[in-house]
Amino acid sequence: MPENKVVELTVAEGVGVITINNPPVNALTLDVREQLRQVLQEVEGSNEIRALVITGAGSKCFVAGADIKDFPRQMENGPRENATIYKEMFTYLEEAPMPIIAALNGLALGGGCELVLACDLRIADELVKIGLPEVTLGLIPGLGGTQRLARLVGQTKAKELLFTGTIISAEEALRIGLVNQVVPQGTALEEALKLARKLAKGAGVAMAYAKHLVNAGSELPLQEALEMEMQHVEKIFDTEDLQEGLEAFINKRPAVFKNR
Ligand SMILES: C/C=C/C(=O)SCCNC(=O)CCNC(=O)[C@H](O)C(C)(C)COP(=O)(O)OP(=O)(O)OC[C@H]1O[C@@H](n2cnc3c(N)ncnc32)[C@H](O)[C@@H]1OP(=O)(O)O
Repeated sequence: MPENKVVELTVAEGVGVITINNPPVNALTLDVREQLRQVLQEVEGSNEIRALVITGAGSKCFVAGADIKDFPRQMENGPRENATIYKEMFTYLEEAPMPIIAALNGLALGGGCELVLACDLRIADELVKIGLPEVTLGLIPGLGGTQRLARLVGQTKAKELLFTGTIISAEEALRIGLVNQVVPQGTALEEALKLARKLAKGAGVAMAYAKHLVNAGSELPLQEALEMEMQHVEKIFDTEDLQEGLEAFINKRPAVFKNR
């Protein structure tokens, strides 16, 4: 058990919850990076977790970005080593066969925003602000922000946000498609948990396939992506879940999906 526990994983009802708790702003320090890597390995090794929620402790910040004061330590071997570790974690989030929801309890800035961009869904408290202010420090996002933001909201809006470093409101983030939902202040985690519990009882194989197809297909020519979709349709016809789903509908009862 690390003496300075800044990242916690709890699991209940098939839902894993990762909480980043590094006051005062949940900045990404070396401890946060290492403990986040550890808990994601636990998630990967778990047979119990069917949906994952990531949130920040407190009501001020989800994650206020990399720990600017800790840069020398984090970057002692250059920015590539630090970024590679985060790239592995964010790639895991994008490839994990389960829905991953960011519950935005507060400011998501810089690396915090980049963590959010690697999740599948984003639910924000109404007072949340989110953005990539790196340019105001003379930096650029180094954890995938230039690429994932442009893919999510389009190049024009992404360039505007990257050039200006503007921190946008939750409502604006909703308007541009950066978040799925804006909820009353202080309820983002509760709403994310409600959704995660529902998804954890859902057809996990179908959701995993849909996630993979959207992520992988977005980088393929359309016809190749359609073929990849059809291959997954053929695979899903061999699953017990599909049989269960059809029988449950016919017999007018809730389906009980076993993720196989
Ligand atoms: C590859 C990734 C790159 C990046 O992520 S670059 C970093 C991107 N993030 C930022 O640029 C955010 C910088 N921080 C801020 O803009 C503000 O802060 C906040 C909006 C987060 C909060 O503002 P307010 O409420 O006025 O509080 P406060 O006095 O500015 O901060 C409280 C304490 O928190 C420290 N702090 C804030 N952000 C960071 C950070 N990103 N890294 C390290 N420390 C941070 C401050 O210094 C201060 O500390 P003390 O009380 O000792 O003066």
